[in-house]
Amino acid sequence: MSLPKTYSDPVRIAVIGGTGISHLEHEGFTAVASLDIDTPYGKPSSPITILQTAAGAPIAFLSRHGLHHELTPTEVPNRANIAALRSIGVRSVIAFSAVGSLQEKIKPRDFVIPSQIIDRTKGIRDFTFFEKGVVGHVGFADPFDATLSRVVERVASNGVLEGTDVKLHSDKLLICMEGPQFSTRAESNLYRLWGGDVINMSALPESKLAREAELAYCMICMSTDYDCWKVGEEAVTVETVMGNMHANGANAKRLVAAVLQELVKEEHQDLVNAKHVEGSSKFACCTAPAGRGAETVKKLEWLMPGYFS
Ligand SMILES: CSC[C@H]1O[C@H](OP(=O)(O)O)[C@H](O)[C@@H]1O
Ligand SMILES: Nc1ncnc2[nH]cnc12
Repeated sequence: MSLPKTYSDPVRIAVIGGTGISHLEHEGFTAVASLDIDTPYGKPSSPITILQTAAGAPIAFLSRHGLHHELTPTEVPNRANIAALRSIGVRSVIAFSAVGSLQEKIKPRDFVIPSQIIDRTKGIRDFTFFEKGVVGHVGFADPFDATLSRVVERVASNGVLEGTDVKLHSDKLLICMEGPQFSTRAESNLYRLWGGDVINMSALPESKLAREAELAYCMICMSTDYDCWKVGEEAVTVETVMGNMHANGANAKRLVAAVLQELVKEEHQDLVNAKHVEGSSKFACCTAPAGRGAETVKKLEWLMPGYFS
């Protein structure tokens, strides 16, 4: 069945699905539109599906690696993804990611909420909206939205994982590497010495761009393997990642769905509208209006109308 290509109401909450979650089918959600959006930064990874909760609140869903996982982490059009989501009204993002565990106690299939990140990408991805004549520096001391993360933690501890042997670990350190090859054993051990808890290839520049676009952003990670540091364990393979992802996919979708059902409640309206970060990018710009590059101003006007013109 083909869905309508337009949706007129603003949609405030989005899920960015990663490895193993390229659709968000759940009893409580009905797909009501599929949006094919063009941005000044190109097309996003996939059409944006608008789903409705039983209570009628809309949610946007975007598949990070494309509908068939055809985009490598390096190729993901992060600027287009974030710009497209913001253009339909999104102000808060729940990103999902499959991660390797760097700590014994974080077992494959456990969930992890990171609060910090170390950037091990190689500077070959488009990582900012501020460029070519418009200089801006946003704060990134805390790369994930703490309030949004607390809501996820509360939902997870309120019974949604009950009856499973799956745990949720909070306040963890995520290493984001370039890929697509997995790490060497020396790198994996180095990250452990740095205090790294989990590793992926996708959180950056996604979270940086979300910050620049004034979106509240948090990540739900699912551990799928022990990377390659663990003596006596086979080093990570795609087969291991996918195997654990599929085996635990129902729990992952149940957790994401429960978080969404919570966030659409009236009491979280200021949070999902990201009122607490509104205006932060407007005042991050150092370039005087007279000196701003016209091309960049045009793109930024599309992204955040009224801020830089
Ligand atoms: C298939 S293993 C490596 C792949 O898995 C993670 O994807 P995502 O974060 O989109 O769930 C990791 O970041 C890599 O892209
Ligand atoms: N070991 C690993 N390294 C990087 N990204 C991953 N995603 C899932 N497992 C991973």
